[in-house]
Amino acid sequence: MPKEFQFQELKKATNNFDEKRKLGQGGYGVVYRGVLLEDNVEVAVKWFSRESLKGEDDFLAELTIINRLRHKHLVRLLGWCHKNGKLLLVYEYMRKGSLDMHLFTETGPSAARF
Ligand SMILES: Nc1ncnc2c1ncn2[C@@H]1O[C@H](COP(=O)(O)OP(=O)(O)OP(=O)(O)O)[C@@H](O)[C@H]1O
Repeated sequence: MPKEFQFQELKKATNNFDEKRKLGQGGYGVVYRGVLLEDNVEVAVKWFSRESLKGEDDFLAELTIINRLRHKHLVRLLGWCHKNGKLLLVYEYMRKGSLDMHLFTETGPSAARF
């Protein structure tokens, strides 16, 4: 079950949201690679930006939907942090990159099959 994380925990895990830990940027904010100090698990921390107007609604929708999805091929939600206007989701880290990376880049292993 996804759990609530303390902001401090995520800050430590990502080395204070270090630029060098940036995995990418989506429509809603920046994603950082982190390691949870508690159990050494690699995670991807998505920090929803304040600028995205409907940020909060989208955050709650993503949380609700992904929380219902469980499949070995889907990224697992480990938890969330929703404090002092900050919105973050914590996912298991996908070492091989995102599905769209595999589908739409030359380097993706599936490129040759299309
Ligand atoms: N769990 C993860 N493990 C490893 N990398 C990730 C993970 N989640 C996201 N990323 C990286 O961060 C990038 C941005 O992800 P994010 O989910 O924010 O946006 P998106 O899916 O590309 O677009 P959108 O904002 O429309 O959902 C991804 O393209 C990927 O490179």
